[in-house]
Amino acid sequence: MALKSFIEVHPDSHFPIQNLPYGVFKPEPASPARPGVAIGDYVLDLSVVASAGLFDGPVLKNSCDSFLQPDLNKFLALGRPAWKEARATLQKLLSATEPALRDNAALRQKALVPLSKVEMLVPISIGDYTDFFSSMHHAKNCGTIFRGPENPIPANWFHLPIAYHGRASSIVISGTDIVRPRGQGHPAGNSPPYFGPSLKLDFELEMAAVVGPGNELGKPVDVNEAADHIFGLVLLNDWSARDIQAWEYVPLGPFLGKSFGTTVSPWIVTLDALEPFACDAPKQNPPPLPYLAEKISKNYDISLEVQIKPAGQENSSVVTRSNFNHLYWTLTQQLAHHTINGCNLRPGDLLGTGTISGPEPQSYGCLLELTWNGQKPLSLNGTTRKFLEDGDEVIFSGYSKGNGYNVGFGTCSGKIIPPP
Ligand SMILES: O=C(O)/C=C/C(=O)CC(=O)CC(=O)O
Ligand SMILES: [Ca+2]
Ligand SMILES: [Mg+2]
Repeated sequence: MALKSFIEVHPDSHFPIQNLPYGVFKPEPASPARPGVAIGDYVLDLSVVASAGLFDGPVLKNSCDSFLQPDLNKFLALGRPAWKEARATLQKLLSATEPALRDNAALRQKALVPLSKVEMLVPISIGDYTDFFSSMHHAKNCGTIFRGPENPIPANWFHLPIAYHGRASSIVISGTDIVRPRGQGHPAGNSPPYFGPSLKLDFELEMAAVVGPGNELGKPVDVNEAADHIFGLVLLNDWSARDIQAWEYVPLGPFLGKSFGTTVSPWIVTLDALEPFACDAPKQNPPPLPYLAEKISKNYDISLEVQIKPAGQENSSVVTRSNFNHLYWTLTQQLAHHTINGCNLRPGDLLGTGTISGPEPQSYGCLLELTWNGQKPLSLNGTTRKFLEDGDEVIFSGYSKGNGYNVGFGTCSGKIIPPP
């Protein structure tokens, strides 16, 4: 029989007992931040669960202060045995047949807070953020648009998961407004560069891996052990100013065209919760070098959707539908490649997958591709878009469909506002 919680969870909810994603929240504006898991329309306050002595398994009973923190980094550093134990403890505590919390009204009152009342925060302290480029469809489309159709995918792309170092300081939580960046662009031809608010502001539909235990400087992580270094996934919007990017990126890669803001969803869905949705990653040809060749090459079946809600409109319009399983390079290959030179990852580091575009035009992961650099405007419920306009709200959502339940990420949203 399917696992069931004593809390009523709507069948369309992203947060049944099978999920239990981790976040950090404030129950009241003035209260300290603390970790929680989402269950139905509630957050279970893990600082209350820990203080009540309910994390009583062999790993966590001596590390309970990891839930008395304003971020999840300490818990992430404990690694998979602690994560598995926490999941088992919480699934038991919330199950319909377990009285400890179900029948304790005072504890329930303290531990369960309606989601509608809480403020969610970026759940980890992010030391470093890296963004990969792992969708072949995205690489091909961007290459065609930026560099021409002759050789759209660079020769190195099939041999290594390409990435650039992103900016951790400007990562914000879903719901934060994004100020349209100003910068230099370059019109086609021989004209001089211009300066001003970006004329080609875009979203990028991505997910990101949250790093758990790190590795020592100089000691790479084996690709077949890389999954033990990944706690879970979030939705990520790598906002991109295409005019700034196209002019600045040669030869050192993205810089100011991307560093003005990156939005993450508040809930980290664990790899353990996603395991029932694991699927084979695409076959890689040419075969990767031995350090990237893995015994099990795994993706996840996660449906992804982007909606845009223009200012003043009642409704949002779906602009694309994609799936995590379109990625060519896996999360574990990305992580192993990141450390192969000895680079050390640390708990809470964020590894963006890169834009997740599928093969069909309706599954492209950014406006650059969807409108082909503004040449084919999208129609949105009576209006059109080449790139984002001020007042546009961009809303990502993602979930995996189980038998009678969803394992979902909620939403990841941000609204564009003009520069001051
Ligand atoms: O092809 C390029 O020059 C760059 C494309 C991107 O903007 C890619 C990027 O940020 C990585 C990704 O999201 O896949
Ligand atoms: Ca990106
Ligand atoms: Mg960005």
